[in-house]
Amino acid sequence: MSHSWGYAPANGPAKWGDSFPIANGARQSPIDIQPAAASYDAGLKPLCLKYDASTCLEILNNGHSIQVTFLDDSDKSTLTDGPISGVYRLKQFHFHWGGADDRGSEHTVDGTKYAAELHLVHWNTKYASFGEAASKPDGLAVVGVFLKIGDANPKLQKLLDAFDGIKTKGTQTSFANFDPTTLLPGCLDYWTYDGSLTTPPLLESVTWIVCKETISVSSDQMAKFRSLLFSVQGEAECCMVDNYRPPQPLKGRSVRASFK
Ligand SMILES: COc1ccc(/C(C)=C/C(=O)O)cc1
Ligand SMILES: [Zn+2]
Repeated sequence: MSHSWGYAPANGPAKWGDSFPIANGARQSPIDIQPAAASYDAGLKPLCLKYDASTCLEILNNGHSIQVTFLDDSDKSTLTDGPISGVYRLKQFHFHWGGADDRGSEHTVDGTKYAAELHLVHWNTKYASFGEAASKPDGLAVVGVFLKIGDANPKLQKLLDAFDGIKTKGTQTSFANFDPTTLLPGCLDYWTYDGSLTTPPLLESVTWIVCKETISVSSDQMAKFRSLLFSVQGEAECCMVDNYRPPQPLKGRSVRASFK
């Protein structure tokens, strides 16, 4: 790929394999989750998510999504239990969404696409850093939450209000004292499987933990996501929409459920 990756026909998911051959690997993400084919595993523990709002640093437009980044030099904001062992630290969260309410999520459920999907990215503290962990098969754990069109979600409002300051690629603003626990559904039942990053470098280092329960988002709130831009200030404006990779082949992997 002569130019950097993105989501347009010329540089989007169908082209990523040109520069990142792992795109056709054995454990790529996202996938279509088929609940009837998932196996209930009584050995799966409940998720333990403990976040400290004081670790929240900033919100940025990285040209692919909006990302909220956390201070990860201590175990103040962690994921433990669930399908993983050890302690994973929260590094960042970001979203994927569509150009219309009928699409936008990366994972699908029996083919159903949701309007958006939240990804909370954590790294295994058995490794020295996020960067090192990202290259290890047990290095990352990402919690996925579907955003389903419905009533406006007040818990999203502080995020949405920050978007005016990060409209274009490469902009960021301070974003303090935000607790991502407020974005989680009430029930933390989940599906889990071994997968990958869903953007280049597509590293096969992710234990995926996808929540069964959705959170709500209104059409008006989705319009705010769609007001963001892929483009840099001063460039021709390109709306940040459809920044999702479609489901990838399961290639024999099993999906486990933490619930009956
Ligand atoms: C080492 O560079 C990285 C680049 C991106 C990512 C993530 C977290 C991608 C994704 O969200 O799919 C991780 C590492
Ligand atoms: Zn993501």
